[in-house]
Amino acid sequence: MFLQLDRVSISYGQGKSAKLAVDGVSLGLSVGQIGVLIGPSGCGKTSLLRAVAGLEPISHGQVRMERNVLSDGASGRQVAPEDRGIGMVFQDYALFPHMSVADNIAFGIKHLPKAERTARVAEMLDLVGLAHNAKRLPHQLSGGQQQRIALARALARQPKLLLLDEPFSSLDVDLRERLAQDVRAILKQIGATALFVTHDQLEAFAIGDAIGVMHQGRLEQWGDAYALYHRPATRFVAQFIGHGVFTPAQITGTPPHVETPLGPLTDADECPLPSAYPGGQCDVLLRADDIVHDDDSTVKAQIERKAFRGSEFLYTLRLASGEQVLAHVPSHHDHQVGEWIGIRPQVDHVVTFARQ
Ligand SMILES: Nc1ncnc2c1ncn2[C@@H]1O[C@H](COP(=O)(O)OP(=O)(O)OP(=O)(O)O)[C@@H](O)[C@H]1O
Repeated sequence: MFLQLDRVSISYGQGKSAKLAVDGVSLGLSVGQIGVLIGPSGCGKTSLLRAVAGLEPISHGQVRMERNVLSDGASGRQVAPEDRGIGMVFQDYALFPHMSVADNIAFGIKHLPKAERTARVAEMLDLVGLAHNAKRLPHQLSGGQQQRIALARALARQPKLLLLDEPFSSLDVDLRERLAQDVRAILKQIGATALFVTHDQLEAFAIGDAIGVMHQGRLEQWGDAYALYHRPATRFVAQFIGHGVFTPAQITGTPPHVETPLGPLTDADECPLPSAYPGGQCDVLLRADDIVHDDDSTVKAQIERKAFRGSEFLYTLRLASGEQVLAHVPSHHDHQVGEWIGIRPQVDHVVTFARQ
């Protein structure tokens, strides 16, 4: 691994008032890989990013890059931030308002001979698609363009690793996902290794090769978007990523048969055996796209709420047995709140958890 975090913990404060903000996080990034840390406010993602940058000491574990130890909890040894070869991009861009776009990008490479510096700035302007804006001032550009300059400025120094802390959070939601895709393309073009922090899952999906879901200082899962969505490792990940509910289920027999309030689930091959849970009783995750609207189904549910999402509605439904489920339904099926509609489960990946 190019970057390796090995059981990293970070505490703030001393003695009795010490607070564990990051708790034993391990993860690895290979060269050219883009990792994303996602999680609710206060889960420790910024602390972890700052520790990689060398801005926060770690209390346990190690941060290594290219096998060099950058931070060591046991000895307290830390390589200084400026000696790590790491670049950072922040939420607020931190551009110099009185300097042109080109001068902002050149700022961190003043040590280079002039010709080389000019060539590097031109290369970076091309890379982020702002070559025709070189002489303008930052405030004359849009938020998305300013964030590209901040990216160009960080990349101009040719860091071994780029860290980005909520780089798009001050931008419009629509722009965020698009810019995330653009930034991914830019980073891939130059083979950069990067670690992002965000709380926006669409942004994380758009940019990350590997995504880590953090909760209360712990890394609950580290994997690609598909795995997080379809094979969440914990209840927290299942709830944090995508829309879904847990519903009680009974597993019986071999191969397993899974009975739910919506009837039996097919494709239960990967489901654990009944012995995995007391009496075979567990909770099963039902995603909104696991529930299909079907007028012919004998299972009926009443629409409690509906949210228009363009191509589809997200319906919140209540079964006669009292269970709540969510369903994505094509938006030409425009039913009214209070109406009963037929539904059936169509679950590709049966995800189960201990009953709560
Ligand atoms: N300098 C500090 N001193 C004391 N506690 C801190 C400090 N920085 C962060 N914390 C605490 O550590 C925990 C993790 O904070 P952190 O900023 O890493 O979380 P986060 O996931 O990045 O949150 P957000 O998305 O809101 O930025 C929080 O409880 C926070 O209050």
